[in-house]
Amino acid sequence: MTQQGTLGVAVIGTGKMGADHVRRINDVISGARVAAVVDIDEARAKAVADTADGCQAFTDPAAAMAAPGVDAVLIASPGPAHEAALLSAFEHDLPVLCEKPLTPDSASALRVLEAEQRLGHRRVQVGFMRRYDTEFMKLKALLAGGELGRPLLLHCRHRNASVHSYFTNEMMITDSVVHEMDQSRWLLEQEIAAVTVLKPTPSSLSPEPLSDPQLVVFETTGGAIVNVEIFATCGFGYQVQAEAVCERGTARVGDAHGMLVNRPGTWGGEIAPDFVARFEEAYDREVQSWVNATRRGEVEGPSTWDGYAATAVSEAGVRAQATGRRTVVEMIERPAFYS
Ligand SMILES: NC(=O)c1ccc[n+]([C@@H]2O[C@H](COP(=O)([O-])OP(=O)(O)OC[C@H]3O[C@@H](n4cnc5c(N)ncnc54)[C@H](O)[C@@H]3O)[C@@H](O)[C@H]2O)c1
Ligand SMILES: O[C@H]1[C@H](O)[C@@H](O)[C@H](O)[C@@H](O)[C@H]1O
Repeated sequence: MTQQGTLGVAVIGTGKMGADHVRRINDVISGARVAAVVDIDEARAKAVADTADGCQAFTDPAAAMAAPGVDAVLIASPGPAHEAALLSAFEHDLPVLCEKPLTPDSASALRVLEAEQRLGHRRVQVGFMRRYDTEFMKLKALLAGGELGRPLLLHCRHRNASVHSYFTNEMMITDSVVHEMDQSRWLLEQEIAAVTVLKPTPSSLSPEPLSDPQLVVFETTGGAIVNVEIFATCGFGYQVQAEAVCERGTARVGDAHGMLVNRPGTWGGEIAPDFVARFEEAYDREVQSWVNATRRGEVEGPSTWDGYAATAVSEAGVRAQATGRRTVVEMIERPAFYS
């Protein structure tokens, strides 16, 4: 670490999320600076590097990790590039904040899990930022307190105004619903045992190759049922909602994030345009908490195990999506290393 313990971070991937994290580390986060950025698109890496003092641009993640002044890595490249970046970070024994998903399939997630165990100490926080969102944190505390009794059902809505042009049907599960997979494990403190995916006749407005929207149902090991509407191209805005139905009451988050206005003849609120706006505070809290823990030499938050478990569920989800059948989740026993 340099400059009175300031953490030098290499940000890998400078697209929508990576560029926003660079801005965040520059302008919002204390105790860290962006020492390097990496993108296979050299011009994009250079343009983003120019926004941070003393930041070097690279096209090769491994070269950035070996650069002087780099103490930690934030991975914000697309999911299929995460495994190589994570294994490279382990080779350099660097702490990592890895955007979700840990990886898109369970074989690669398992390789990462095994590599971290060979390293002998935890290095990874996975970017499941809903765990850092004020509304979701309140829901978690309420359910954990037990006042409402046992959760029976969790109704979730996950709507994006639009998605990247490279988005696929599988990504509706591996990139989008993976949030609800982690959220359900975290809120209910149970694993997900089986997944079913139902597809209504697609919206006439949904772009090829998407069958949009879809309804994804999880059965948990404790007998709860979770249903998730994923609507990747709803067009009107970004909405993430969850309602827990419990034995003695219900609790719902995500209805109104921001201002509610009464006007003659209308009552209502704003809809965020995208995740950057809706989860701004959660990302700030997530990254600050990663920087603080890293500077103390600790690792907190969603672990490689949580990343693997969500990926194992999403792999079952992809199979269920393709076959139309209820699919049992296959995952290894949780290693003592992650207890
Ligand atoms: N937590 C959240 O809410 C949230 C929100 C958006 C995206 N994400 C995650 O962040 C990651 C990036 O998503 P995005 O929307 O910014 O994607 P994006 O397509 O906007 O940006 C990805 C960038 O990575 C670069 N890239 C591709 N392969 C690379 C490699 N091997 N090494 C270095 N750079 C590479 C691309 O050129 C591009 O600039 C994904 O894992 C995504 O799931 C998380
Ligand atoms: O990568 C993004 C991101 O994870 C968002 O939080 C989610 O709403 C999108 O569906 C996904 O594509």
